[in-house]
Amino acid sequence: MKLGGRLQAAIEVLQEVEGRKRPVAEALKDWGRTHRFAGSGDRSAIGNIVYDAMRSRASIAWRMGEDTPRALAIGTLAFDWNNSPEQLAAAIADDAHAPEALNDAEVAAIEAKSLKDAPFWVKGDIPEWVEGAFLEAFEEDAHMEAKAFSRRPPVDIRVNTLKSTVEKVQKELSRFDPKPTKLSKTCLRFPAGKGDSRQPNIQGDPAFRKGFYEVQDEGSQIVSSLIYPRAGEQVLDFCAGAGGKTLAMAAQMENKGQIYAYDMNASRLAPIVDRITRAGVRNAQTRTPNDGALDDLMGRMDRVVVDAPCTGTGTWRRRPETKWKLTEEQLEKRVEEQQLALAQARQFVRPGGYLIYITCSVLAAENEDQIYHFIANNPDFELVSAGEVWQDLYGLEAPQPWSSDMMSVTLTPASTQTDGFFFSVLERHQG
Ligand SMILES: C[S@@+](CC[C@H](N)C(=O)[O-])C[C@H]1O[C@@H](n2cnc3c(N)ncnc32)[C@H](O)[C@@H]1O
Repeated sequence: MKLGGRLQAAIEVLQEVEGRKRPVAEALKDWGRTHRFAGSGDRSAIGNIVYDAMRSRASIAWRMGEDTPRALAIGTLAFDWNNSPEQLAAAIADDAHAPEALNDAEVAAIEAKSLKDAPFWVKGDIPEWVEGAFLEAFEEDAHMEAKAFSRRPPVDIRVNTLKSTVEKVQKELSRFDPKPTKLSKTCLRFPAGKGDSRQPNIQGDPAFRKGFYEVQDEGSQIVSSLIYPRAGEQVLDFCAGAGGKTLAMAAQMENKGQIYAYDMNASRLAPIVDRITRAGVRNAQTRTPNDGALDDLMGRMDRVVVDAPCTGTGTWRRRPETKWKLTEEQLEKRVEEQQLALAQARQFVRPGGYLIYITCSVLAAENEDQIYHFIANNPDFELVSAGEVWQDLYGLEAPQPWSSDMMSVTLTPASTQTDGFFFSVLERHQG
């Protein structure tokens, strides 16, 4: 397929995403199924246009003067992929599968290219109702922080030190040229490309099937390290989901001690069993939700990890359509779920042990506010400095995270070149 045909395909996928509120990945898959002539390079290029359009939707719509799938797709090729109106006109004229030719208004919009008078949320490509939270949290860096959420993310892997080393995996995947990152010592990164470039299929490599690495954003690896689980400890992963943190902690604990992987939703926990086997993890067991599933762990855990359900604002780069679907009502619901998870999880911490609270969001309502609310209601817990653990692990030379007071740590695409995460530690008083 040529650029004109890919543009038309992107418009069709965006119509599905917008009109029928479908996730981009699903709409793309369906498009591929019904258009068998498209090769994998075409599907990947079409996906790039759609995802880029979603990442910068507000600013593209502002520049184009409308928010239609056609305007978003054309605007992406013009502003993000740097095609001039002449190049776009040629690509359309050259291809029987292309959409209609650009009209005068579209050409004028592309040539004007101005965001000068746009409000903060449009320039930063975040939902309008989130603008205040970003300005308050990031102050003078708010624009840079918001904008970084609309860039393409890299693909990161966590090398499984139970089975391999960073050097060996780097060699094994050398044809894709992965590079170590600045923070996590187990991370290798495949940088995001531009335009129609393709991401490497790293899950198709035999080394993946042998369990030598997992696909995991560096931010997720960093917060797993900040949990600081020691070999031999008893750890409850209370919101284990598919087990990303469980596996990372097992490797840090060198397969010694015990991790109990629990989730209130048994189907979310299901993939963890195969992942544990593939990764050679021997110190993790799953606990499925039923009456008394965790009774024997009450008051006994050295660390209890609450990787809480959240709005996922930290992953906007990877799932950009969720940025525009998020509502204030959903935020309120997540806040309630987080309070419940913390209230349930606290009872498993031993005196002197730690309750660790993590989200993949950057909104204070889900992060600092939750922690201060918890401490106010649980005087037997005290917030300890996550900033100090950070300095211990990464020092002052490495990129620094966002933190209002050194007590908690917030990772962001702009500050740490990772997905957005919040990390904090609460210590339970002795006796
Ligand atoms: C952010 S996801 C966990 C991701 C996972 N830890 C990982 O690293 O891949 C949050 C999980 O918390 C679970 N959850 C939400 N509320 C819970 C509760 N009160 N008790 C236990 N699990 C809960 C959800 O089912 C969901 O799977």
